[in-house]
Amino acid sequence: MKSVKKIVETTDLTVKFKDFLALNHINVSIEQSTGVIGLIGPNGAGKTTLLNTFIGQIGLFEGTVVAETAHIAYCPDTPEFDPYLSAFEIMQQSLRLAGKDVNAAKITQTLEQVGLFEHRYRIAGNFSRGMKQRLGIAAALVLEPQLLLLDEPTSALDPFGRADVLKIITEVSRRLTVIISSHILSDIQKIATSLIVLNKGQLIYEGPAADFITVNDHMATLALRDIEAGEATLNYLSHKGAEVQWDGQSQQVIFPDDQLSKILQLMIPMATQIRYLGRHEMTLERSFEDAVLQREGKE
Ligand SMILES: Nc1ncnc2c1ncn2[C@@H]1O[C@H](COP(=O)(O)OP(=O)(O)OP(=O)(O)O)[C@@H](O)[C@H]1O
Repeated sequence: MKSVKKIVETTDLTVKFKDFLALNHINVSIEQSTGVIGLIGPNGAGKTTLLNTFIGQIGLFEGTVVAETAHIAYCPDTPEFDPYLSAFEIMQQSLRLAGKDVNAAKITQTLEQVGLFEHRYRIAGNFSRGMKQRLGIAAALVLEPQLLLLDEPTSALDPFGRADVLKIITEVSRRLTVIISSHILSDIQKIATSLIVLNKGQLIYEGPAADFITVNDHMATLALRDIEAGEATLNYLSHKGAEVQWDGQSQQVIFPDDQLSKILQLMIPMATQIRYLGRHEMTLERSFEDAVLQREGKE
């Protein structure tokens, strides 16, 4: 069997700032692969600290981090550049600082990937936040890493800038592993294939995103335009213990999802009256709250 190369492996990784335990016995393993790993947790959970240990920027109190640092590139949350250098010069500088050959074709190609080709000779001091974020990603990408670490890449951006950056990350992740730390859970839910979940310095989950985001309340909602339209359905559901709400615009019924096929049958003749019919999906936000509450209940 072909063995998978690990780029980072932590064993009982513990970081303290004076008496404050920022990371508490963390065991995670990142393999050379493709896809997006979402590193999530509330403010102060230890996300930035964990990323910094991967690149040897923080002293450990206990445990070990084994990392192929030559294959890891990092982009901070608000990348800062010399404001008088052009985007092209910043890319040259990134390669030089990493001791790599300055290859103009590679620079141009990377700037093209992040949508900055047209702006390559403009000075970065005049760039918008979104452009600076894309330039930061490009300056890391040009180093051809196997693992790209992006700390809060979307938190300072407006919805358009965020959408641009998420698209770039998704493209890039077809060729390498990208770890993106964020507390914007809806962004992570859109692009992450795996998750590392931290809370108060503790690891509460590491694994596939799909296994963390689960459907677990087993309920569904039917929203109708008109009460009378769904009378038979509502009568049927009221005998099944459904909860009926009226918000002034539509009749909304929340019912156990094992009744979905029966409701579909009953509603076929009045299909045009349906505003919404569907099973409750869990969001990453809900799953995260549940996981944290469960953990805190145990403590
Ligand atoms: N150099 C430091 N000295 C003292 N405390 C620190 C230092 N760096 C981080 N901390 C503390 O460690 C905890 C974890 O910080 P970290 O920045 O890793 O959290 P985070 O999950 O990235 O949070 P955020 O989402 O707010 O960026 C925080 O309580 C922070 O105040």
